[in-house]
Amino acid sequence: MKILNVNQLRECDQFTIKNKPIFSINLMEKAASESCQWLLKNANPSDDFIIFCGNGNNGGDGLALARLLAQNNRKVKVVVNYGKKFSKDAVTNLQRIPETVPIIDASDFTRGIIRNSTVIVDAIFGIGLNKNIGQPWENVITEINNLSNRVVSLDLPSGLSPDGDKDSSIHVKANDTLSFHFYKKTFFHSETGINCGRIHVLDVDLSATYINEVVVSSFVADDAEVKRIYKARPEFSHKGHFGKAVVVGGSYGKTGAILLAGRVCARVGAGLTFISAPECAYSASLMQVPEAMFEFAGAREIEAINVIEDGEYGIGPGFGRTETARLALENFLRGHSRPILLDADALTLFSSHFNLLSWVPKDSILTPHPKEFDRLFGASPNSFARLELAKEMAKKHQLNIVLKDHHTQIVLHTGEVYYNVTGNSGLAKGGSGDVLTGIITSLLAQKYSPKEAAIFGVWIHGKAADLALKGQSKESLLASDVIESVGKVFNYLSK
Ligand SMILES: NC(=O)C1=CN([C@@H]2O[C@H](COP(=O)(O)OP(=O)(O)OC[C@H]3O[C@@H](n4cnc5c(N)ncnc54)[C@H](O)[C@@H]3O)[C@@H](O)[C@H]2O)[C@H](O)CC1
Ligand SMILES: [K+]
Repeated sequence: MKILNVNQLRECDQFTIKNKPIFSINLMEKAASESCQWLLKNANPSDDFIIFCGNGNNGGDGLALARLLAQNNRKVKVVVNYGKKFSKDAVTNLQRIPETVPIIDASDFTRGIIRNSTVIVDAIFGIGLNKNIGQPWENVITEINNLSNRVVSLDLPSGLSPDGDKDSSIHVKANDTLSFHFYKKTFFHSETGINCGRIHVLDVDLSATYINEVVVSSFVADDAEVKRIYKARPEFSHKGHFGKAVVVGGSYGKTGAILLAGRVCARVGAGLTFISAPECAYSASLMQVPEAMFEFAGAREIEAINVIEDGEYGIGPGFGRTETARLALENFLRGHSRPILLDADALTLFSSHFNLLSWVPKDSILTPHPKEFDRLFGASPNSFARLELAKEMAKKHQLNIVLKDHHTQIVLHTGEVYYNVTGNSGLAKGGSGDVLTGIITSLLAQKYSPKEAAIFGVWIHGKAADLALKGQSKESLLASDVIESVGKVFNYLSK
């Protein structure tokens, strides 16, 4: 799904109004009616509502919502700012408020009017916020954030900007955000996403023509995207159709990492899986991944990486950071021209020997977590800046960078970014990255392009972790549980 920036979001509204055509007041009604349906379904039957309405169209949505909730016999109050002019559609909806709905001026608001059962609806600012929030809303937002009531924001939490670049210093902290028609970039970055709660995208019937034609560089890797990538396994096939995956790593004391990568590689469907590791990993490999072939790469550390003809390589889990390991990596890179995946220790080796990067085949995939990325390319003040730097580096070095995060960003050398939406905090543990390496390597072996392998691989990893939670908790989830759930992921896809 495309992610539009703030200017495109506005343009999409205007295009819809002009070309569908639809009156802007009716578009607002649609947004309010979808929000009303959501609240009726998701709030408790005994809950009452207080809706904080700004003076722009986000406030207009809130005022229309108040009328619709009242028509559904729900108790509702609204808070507005009479000290400022309302937008045209907000005025219309203010006039349509039934007499049974109390209207309170924001400067008279006190928290005393809020009961435990009150759901707070935030319709103060939407995508139109263009400076720091002034009074009376700053005081109101501080009060809202101090209450323990459920807070539902319309379109986005007031005070945040869709692109994450013009946030007010004060903003609402929501439990749920009802976003109109699109995801917004700000939902996916840790600094701002933490204030958005659960995201629900409501269909408000914006122009399909505009959406099809608008050119964007950011996307959500949603189910539809992934189903386009997934190639069902044909029945008339043999192991030669599904390629050779080679995972390389596992020095003494870190053999588990490469065994996890090898095990998942086989589970994801590579025709043949090779574990290229030092001898110290041999017997564990035989016991734990009997399906894989073992390639001796040294005694206690990686000394040389054997070339497997037509093999697709994932290098890094437990690779080690010694000079011997570095030389082995450099020698391999000098002789290899197809895209590979590099992770963990292999990436750390690059930070001290940046010139190694020039040997990495074009279109390869790097999978750093934020610290590895910072070590490699320099520190950034926040995740928005880190993403910009990743885009620059991906383009400069013609590589794809998988920035691992709660919403991992797949940054392609073409300038496109895909945000992943599967996964949970159970993955925030040692071993998770090794599993991701194995998954992506297996997909490369099965002739998914590096772009497809990175997007699909990150999605599979998160989805397997989500499905594994049925029998585990986020605390107890192990990387091995993620591997065992891979089967459920493919069953989900082929349904
Ligand atoms: N996307 C859709 O399909 C629909 C969206 N709608 C809603 O409209 C808002 C955007 O409305 P807009 O009037 O442009 O902006 P806001 O409501 O966010 O309010 C901004 C409003 O206030 C002024 N302003 C901006 N910053 C400040 C500030 N810091 N202090 C005071 N005043 C400020 C600004 O000039 C505007 O007038 C969108 O998010 C949706 O909720 C429609 O309902 C149609 C469907
Ligand atoms: K809002």
